[in-house]
Amino acid sequence: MIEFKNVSYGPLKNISLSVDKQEIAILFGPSGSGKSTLLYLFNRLIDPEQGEIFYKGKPIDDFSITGLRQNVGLLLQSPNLFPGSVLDNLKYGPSLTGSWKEGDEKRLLEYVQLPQDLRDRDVDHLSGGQQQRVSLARTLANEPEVLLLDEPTSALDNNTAEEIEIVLKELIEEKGLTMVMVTHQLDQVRRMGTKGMFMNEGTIQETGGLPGMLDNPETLELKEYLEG
Ligand SMILES: Nc1ncnc2c1ncn2[C@@H]1O[C@H](COP(=O)(O)OP(=O)(O)OP(=O)(O)O)[C@@H](O)[C@H]1O
Repeated sequence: MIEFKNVSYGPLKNISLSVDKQEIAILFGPSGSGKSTLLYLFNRLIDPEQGEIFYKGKPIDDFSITGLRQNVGLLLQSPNLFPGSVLDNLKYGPSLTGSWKEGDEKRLLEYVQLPQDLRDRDVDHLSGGQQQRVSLARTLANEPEVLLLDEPTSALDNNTAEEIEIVLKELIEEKGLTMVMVTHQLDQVRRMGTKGMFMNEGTIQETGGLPGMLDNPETLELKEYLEG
């Protein structure tokens, strides 16, 4: 689905990786190792200084930025909703492309397991967990094939974080989504991931199936990181 070939950018050195359809690929590793920078290359928030990125077999810059970002949605750590109601936020993106249909919000609220009566609520009057669900629903409103998640639950308490994880996993099954997620919470790497990419000093130090690579790390760096 997505392939990087010898990509370098800023702190990132010679990154090669692949993410298959319906995989949950997790980028984890120490602070400053380049996880977020790597994530932002997936939907062209930044472009490589060297190397190439392919999306569905084509060079990523063959796609228009708008088209690419509809297909490859991004969810950040903080909800970044704009002032207005839940409905205003959900319909904004699809309205720009004329694809919004009245009633679409019902399905979106269901996907993220929010009650329908929140539809007209001002987003400022929602809890942090509810706001993050609205953000996710807004990203899903564009019908993406890939979701990029930058520490999507780190601002939430443990119970809410696990509820959002369940919503995300169900979306993979229901909609066949592919996900690339940055997190530094090892319990979340274990619960969520199918493929792990351990980052260290701007490189992918080790890649492997999850949870296997956490139980049998191959490199000293990953061993030391896991021992904390
Ligand atoms: N274009 C650039 N040129 C040089 N350095 C950069 C550039 N872009 C980012 N950096 C630096 O690279 C480092 C890696 O940043 P990044 O945010 O990707 O790490 P991270 O692993 O996501 O960290 P954290 O877990 O703390 O969020 C940071 O020190 C950042 O300031």
